[in-house]
Amino acid sequence: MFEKSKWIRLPRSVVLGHDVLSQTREVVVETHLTGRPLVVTSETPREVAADRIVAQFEAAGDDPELVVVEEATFEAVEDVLEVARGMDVGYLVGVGGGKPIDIAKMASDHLNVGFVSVPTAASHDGIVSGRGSVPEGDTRHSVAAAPPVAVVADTGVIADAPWELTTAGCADIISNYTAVKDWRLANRLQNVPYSEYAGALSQMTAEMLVDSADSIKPELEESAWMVMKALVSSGVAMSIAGSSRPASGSEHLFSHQLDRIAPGKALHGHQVGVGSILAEYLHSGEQGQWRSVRDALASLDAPTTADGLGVTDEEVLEALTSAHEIRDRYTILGSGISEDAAVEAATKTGVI
Ligand SMILES: NC(=O)C1=CN([C@@H]2O[C@H](COP(=O)(O)OP(=O)(O)OC[C@H]3O[C@@H](n4cnc5c(N)ncnc54)[C@H](OP(=O)(O)O)[C@@H]3O)[C@@H](O)[C@H]2O)C=CC1
Ligand SMILES: O=C(CO)COP(=O)(O)O
Ligand SMILES: [Zn+2]
Repeated sequence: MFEKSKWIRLPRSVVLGHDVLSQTREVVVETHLTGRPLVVTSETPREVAADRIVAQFEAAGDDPELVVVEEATFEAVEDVLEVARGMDVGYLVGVGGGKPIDIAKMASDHLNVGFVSVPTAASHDGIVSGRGSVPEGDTRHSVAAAPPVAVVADTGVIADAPWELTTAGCADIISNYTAVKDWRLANRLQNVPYSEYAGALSQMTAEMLVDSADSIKPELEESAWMVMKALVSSGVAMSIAGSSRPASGSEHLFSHQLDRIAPGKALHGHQVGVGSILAEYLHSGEQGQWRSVRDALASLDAPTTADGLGVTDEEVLEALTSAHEIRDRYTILGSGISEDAAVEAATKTGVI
């Protein structure tokens, strides 16, 4: 008897383009979100977008609240929940990079209210995904959460953000190549369920971005448009899979471990990009695809070395040899690679 079932949760509206920030309230009304909005943001995104959104809600008499968060931690989610419960919240609006968006996503899931995602940078592919990513002690959780009901991505705001944030988003997309390879490997060796659709979408998104690399340039709104579309597409792949597997493999484990070993040194996207060069080398050896990954990253101004990340060679090696410990996710790292193998991968690829 056929007993399979699947529930794919996707955003209802994705509004992308020039000055769409000014339509935020209109999008909220169109998606039938009601009640008092709680805007969750961080310092810089508050200045570039969240204050303007709050002003829209105030002008409409919606009586909004705003909360500023710093880190993507469970404590920060608790802080947001406390504010939300104190105001009888109607829905949440996450405004900023990956951290405030993840916090708003997880808090809205707890409260069982809707959430709108307003990215201020094209720096990560969690913008539409139904996952939150949270470090805790020695581990890193990929938390199931409802995806945003709507996304409002203003290409003007995003193009004005520092270029390195866009190059980080590009690298987060390029990392899909090795994430999909790891997922297929886990399927073959560990019988981990694999979705052909999600895998193909994730890989195609990376291919399309790399094919367009020549036209992705700083301060160009057209470039913000292209990268945002890729980030949305990658998030949809995660929603189809019901996990972050299509966009997070060994290169992400490496990055998560680097977050613990050398916190605050580099952006998430840049770390996973360098992790991808290493993961590609581990998958297919010296003659494999690692040069293509490195060259694609370099062509988009993303770092390809430990130096470029601002971390030491020792920190790279420690992250690479311990990355398998961070979570129970089978990848090319298996049950861990030796120090010698890590040194070889990192030196042959020029990462150290
Ligand atoms: N849930 C998911 O599926 C995914 C989650 N993630 C998570 O997202 C996070 C990484 O995302 P990332 O965006 O790099 O992290 P942050 O939210 O920390 O943003 C990076 C930096 O960009 C700044 N910033 C954001 N927008 C602007 C702007 N318009 N102008 C100037 N500066 C700006 C932020 O400022 P400030 O310091 O003021 O916030 C911050 O310093 C990680 O926690 C990662 O795990 C990543 C991919 C997928
Ligand atoms: O960053 C992600 C995808 O780009 C997902 O993060 P996790 O590795 O925590 O699932
Ligand atoms: Zn990522």
